[in-house]
Amino acid sequence: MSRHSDGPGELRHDDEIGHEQEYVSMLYARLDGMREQAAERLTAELRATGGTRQAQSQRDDTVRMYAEQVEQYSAVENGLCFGRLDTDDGARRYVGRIGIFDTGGDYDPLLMDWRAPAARAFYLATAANPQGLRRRRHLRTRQRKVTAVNDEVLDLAAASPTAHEELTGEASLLAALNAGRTGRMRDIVETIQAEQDRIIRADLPGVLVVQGGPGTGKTAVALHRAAYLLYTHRQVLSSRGVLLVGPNETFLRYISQVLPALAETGVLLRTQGDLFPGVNARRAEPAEVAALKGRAELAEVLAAAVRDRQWVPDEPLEIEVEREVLRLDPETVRAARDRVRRAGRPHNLARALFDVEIVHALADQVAERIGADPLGGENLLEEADRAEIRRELREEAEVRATLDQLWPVLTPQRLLADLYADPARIAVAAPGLTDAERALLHRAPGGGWTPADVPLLDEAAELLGEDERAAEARRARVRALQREYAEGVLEIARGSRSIDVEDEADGGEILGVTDLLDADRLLERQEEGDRLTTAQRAAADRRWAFGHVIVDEAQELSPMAWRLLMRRCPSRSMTIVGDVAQTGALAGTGSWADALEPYVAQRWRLEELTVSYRTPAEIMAVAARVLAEIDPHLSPPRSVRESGVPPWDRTVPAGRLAAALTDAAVAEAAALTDGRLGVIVPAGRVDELGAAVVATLPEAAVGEQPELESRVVVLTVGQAKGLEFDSVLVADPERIVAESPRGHSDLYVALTRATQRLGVLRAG
Ligand SMILES: Nc1ncnc2c1ncn2[C@@H]1O[C@H](COP(=O)(O)OP(=O)(O)OP(=O)(O)O)[C@@H](O)[C@H]1O
Repeated sequence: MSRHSDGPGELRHDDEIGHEQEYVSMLYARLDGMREQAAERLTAELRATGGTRQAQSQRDDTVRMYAEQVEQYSAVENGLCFGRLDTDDGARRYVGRIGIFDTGGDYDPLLMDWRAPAARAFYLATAANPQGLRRRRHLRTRQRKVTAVNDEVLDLAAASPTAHEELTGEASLLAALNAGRTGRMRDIVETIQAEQDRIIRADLPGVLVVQGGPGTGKTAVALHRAAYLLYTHRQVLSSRGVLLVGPNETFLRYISQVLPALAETGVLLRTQGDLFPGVNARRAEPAEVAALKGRAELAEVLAAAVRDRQWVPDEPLEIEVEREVLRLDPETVRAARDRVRRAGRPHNLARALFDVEIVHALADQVAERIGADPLGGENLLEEADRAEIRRELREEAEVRATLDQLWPVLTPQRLLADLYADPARIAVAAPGLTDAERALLHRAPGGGWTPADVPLLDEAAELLGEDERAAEARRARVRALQREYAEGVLEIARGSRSIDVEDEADGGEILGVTDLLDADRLLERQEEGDRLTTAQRAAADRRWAFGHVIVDEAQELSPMAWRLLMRRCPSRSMTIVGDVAQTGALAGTGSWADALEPYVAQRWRLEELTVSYRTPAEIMAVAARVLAEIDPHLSPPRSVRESGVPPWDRTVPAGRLAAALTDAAVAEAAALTDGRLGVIVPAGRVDELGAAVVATLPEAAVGEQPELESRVVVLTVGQAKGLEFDSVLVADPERIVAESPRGHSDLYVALTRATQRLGVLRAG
C-alpha cells in the first residue's frame, strides 16, 4: 500500500525528496551544532581545576553528562530522521532517533523522539484506525542524503485492496528485511510493527514474558524496550540501571551496536558468566555437568557445604598457649556452633559470634587455673581479669589457628573449589544426589570457572556474607572501572579535538585536554567524588539491585540462574524474552510457569509474537517439520514474506561430507552479493569441518568467538543462537539431533537462522 504522493495537487516524487532533503539537512546541521557545543563544554570542564570538593564533584557530573552527549550525538548519525506524520489538522511532525528542538524560537520540536507518546501513531496508525493521521511517510536516507520517500495514505477508501492492513510501512519493512546482513544486528526503529510496539511500551512494573518463535523480533523488541524504558522512566532507571542478560559473548557482540544507535549507552550487557563481579567464567564443561549445577537442589547442597565447614572435631583439641595446654571438647564446640547457627547470620559474619563463644570457653579454663583459691573458696578473678584473659587469648596464634580450622572465613570461590575438589565433602553436602551425579561435580582445583558455576558462586556469597576481604576486592574492582572510565572520557575528548585545532589556527598556544590531564589525574579527581556511571557501579557490585532486568534467550536459564537474577532484581520489574521450543540447555526451561512461579507466583504477564520477520515461508516450512518433532501442539510463526528461493536438502556419502560442505560454501558465498553466509555444524565436528571450510575459503571465521563480520562464519548451534545470516548451510543434521537430548530444538534453531537461503547437507 505504499505509494508515492504524486497525485493531484501533490509534489512529484523527486520534488518530495528535494523538499525532505532540505529539512533533513537542517536537522543534521542542528545535530552538528549540538555535538560541537557539547564537545566544547566537555573540553572546558576537563580543563577546569581547583575549587571546593563539592564544586569538583559537580564538575565530574557535568563531565559525564557532556561525554555522554557527545557519544549520543555521534551515535544517531545514521537514519537520524526517518518518518513524517501529517495529521488531519494539517500539522506535520518529523520522527527520529532523538528529540531536537528549535532553541532559537519557542522551543518547538523539530524532530520528535520515536519514544515520545506523540510519535506512537507512526507505528500504530492503520487505514482502519488512522489515529488522527492523514498520511505516514517513511524517509530513507544513506549517510545524510535522502534516497527515497514512501507514503501511506491512511484512508480506507484510498487503501489498496492488496495491502496487508496489519503491516505498518510495508515497503520500508520489506526493504529492511531483504537487505544484506552485516554481521551486526541493526535497530528496527524505523519499522516497528504494532504487535511489537505494544510490548516495547508496556508498563515498567511486573514480570513481562515475551514468547515468540524464531525471527519474530524478540531480541529487537527487548532492546527497543530497554531504550523506551530509559527514556520514559529516566529518573528511576538512570540511578538503578538496566541489566540485559544474553546467552553468550558472541551474541552480545552481535547486538552491541543497537542501543548506542538508539542513543542509549547506559544498559549493562552481560552473559551469565559475567554476573559474579571479579569472575570471568569462560571455561567449558560437559552439558550434563552444567545441567546438574543448574538444578534447584544445588542451593541446598551449598547450604550443606557451608554447614560442613563449621567443624566439630571427634576428639578434644589441644591448644598450647604459653606452654600451658588448653582443651577444647567436641561438646563445647558443638554447643557453640549450635548457638551461633541459631542466630541465623551468614557464615562469615557469624564467625565473630563463634569466636566469642570459644574464647569464653578457653578463658574459663585459664581462669579456673590461675584464679583458683588455694583455700578452696570462690575463684579469685574479677570480671575485668577475665576480660583481659579473653583479649590475650584472641591474640594467640594457636587460638586463631584453631578458630580458623573450626569456622574458617571463606570466599565463595574457596568454598566451591574445596567442595568440587573433595569427593568426601561432596558426599556430605549432597546426600540426595546419586553416585554418578556426585562424580560429575568432582573436579580438580584451578582452571577457571564455567558459566554454570556463577549462580553457585552467587548462592555461596549469599550464604557466606561479605567480610572485609570481599569488601576490599569490591573496592579494587571499582578502582579498575574508574580508571577505565577516565580513559574513556579522555578518548572522547581526544575525538572532539577539532575544536582545539581550530583554537590553534587562531594563533593561540592552546593545549588540548589530553596534554593537560592524563587518566591517572582524572582518576584521582573521580576518586575523591567517587563518580562512576550507574552501569559501572552496578557491574562491580554483586548486591546491586537493578531497576529493570531484561533476559534474552531466557529459555536457556537454569533454576539456579533464575535465583541469581531474581536477587539482582528485588523489584521484579523484568522483561523476559525467549522461545521454549528453542531450549538447548539441558537445565533450561520448557515452561515459563515452572521457571517463574517460584518467585512471582501467577503474577507475570505473557505476550506472544506470532510473525517471523527473519525466516521466509519456504524455510519456515522446513523448520515446521522439526518443530512438530519437538511438540506436535506447537505451531511455527507465520512468515511475513517469501524469498522465492526453495531450500535444498542433499545427502552425500559420509566420507565426502567435508568436501561437499566446502563446495557448497564456496557456491553460496559466490551467490551472495553482499551479506553473510553461516555454516552451522555439529559441536563435535566444528574443528574438522571448520578447518575444511577455512582451507578453501581462508576468509571464513571459526573458533570460540568467530568474527561475525566475516563473509563466511562456521559455527555450532550454541554459537548461532539468536544470530542470523543471509544464507545458511546446515551440515549433518542427524548428528546435531543426536548430540543432545534437546537435539531437535537445536536443529530447529539452526534451520531458522537464514533470511534468504537455506541448504542442508546430510551424511549418508
Ligand atoms: N519490525 C521490524 N522491522 C524490521 N526488521 C525487523 C522487525 N522485527 C524484526 N525484524 C528483524 O527480524 C530479524 C529477527 O529479529 P530478532 O533476532 O529480534 O528475532 P528473535 O525473535 O529474537 O529470533 P530468535 O528467537 O531466532 O533469536 C532481525 O533481523 C530483526 O532486525
